[in-house]
Amino acid sequence: MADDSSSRKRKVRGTKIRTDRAQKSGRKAEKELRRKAAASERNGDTPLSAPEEVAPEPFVETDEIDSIRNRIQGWLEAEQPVHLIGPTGCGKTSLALSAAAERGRPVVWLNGDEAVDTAALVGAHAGGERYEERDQFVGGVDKRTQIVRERWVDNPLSVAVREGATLVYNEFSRSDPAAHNVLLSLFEEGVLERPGKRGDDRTIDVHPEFRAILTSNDIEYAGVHQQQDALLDRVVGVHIDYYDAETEREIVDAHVELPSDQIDEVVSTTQQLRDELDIVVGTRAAITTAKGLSVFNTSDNGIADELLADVFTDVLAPKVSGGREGDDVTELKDRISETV
Ligand SMILES: Nc1ncnc2c1ncn2[C@@H]1O[C@H](COP(=O)(O)OP(=O)(O)OP(=O)(O)O)[C@@H](O)[C@H]1O
Repeated sequence: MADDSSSRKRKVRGTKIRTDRAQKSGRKAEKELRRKAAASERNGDTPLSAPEEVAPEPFVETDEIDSIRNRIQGWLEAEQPVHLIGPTGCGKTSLALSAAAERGRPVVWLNGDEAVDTAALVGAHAGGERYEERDQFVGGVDKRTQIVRERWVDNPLSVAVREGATLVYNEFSRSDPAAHNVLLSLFEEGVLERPGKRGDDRTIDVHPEFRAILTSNDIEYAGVHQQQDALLDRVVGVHIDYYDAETEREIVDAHVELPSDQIDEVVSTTQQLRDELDIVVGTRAAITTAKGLSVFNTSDNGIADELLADVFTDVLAPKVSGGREGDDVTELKDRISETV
């Protein structure tokens, strides 16, 4: 990963997650105002000033993040589907969405899941639309013809292929590999087969601007399927790992309002626990811990070790024995207390 923090440039897009209660209630008032604004518009009353749109999640750009994103964008430019692989919570999805957004093309989002099959990707017939034609041309003869027209519904992959969108297929390896047979001809021959459609409609020619970014955890994670070699042979793999301390610090700081010395402490503890524990301690855990401290830590003199250990334990407990109170969680807390 990038090593020279002095040359690091830092841009943040989006805004921090507001944490104090007063600001949270502000959000409720905004929702109420937005509802009233819509109601007044419907009744033709003088329009209330609807609150500004809620800004998107912040996206931190540092040299380290830019260099990975540039690799992704370069492969997309080379018309190669990109497979982003990395541990849970390392930033794959954020990177994929940022690289997709930079293209200036529509983005189609798809989540990998056991239930995803070819139809869920491509589309299916969604029942028939019944029409009745009546013919009373001959007096006294009332001829009725029932016509049932099959209604086809395009699903995300067909939409993305037709519109030249960037498909972001998140955690794609959670889907059954058999569902991905349609990706083989799509990525190789540039044709999307639509099983269930007939004649000319059976295939869609791929829009020249269509691109795909697949993300997944490493194969040993629970709930993921080993994908077929033929598919993996048609994509390029960009492996990413957790960011270095400086970038992770920028990310936590972009999400949560907390004194910078406390952010340093959260990130350095996260990186130590990541090395010491045999569970996943991702960037998301650092952000969640910082959010917890922004509420629980009322002291002006930094973070008490016990509070830091308690908050980290709450954040990481669900990863041990399903979070049920028991030996694993007690042992986890002991390990965390030794580290903080
Ligand atoms: N460059 C970034 N700027 C701001 N926040 C980021 C950035 N990268 C990651 N994050 C934040 O870190 C957390 C984890 O990121 P993300 O969800 O992208 O990871 P992931 O590897 O896709 O996780 P999972 O494997 O669970 O899908 C999220 O809260 C995300 O908002």
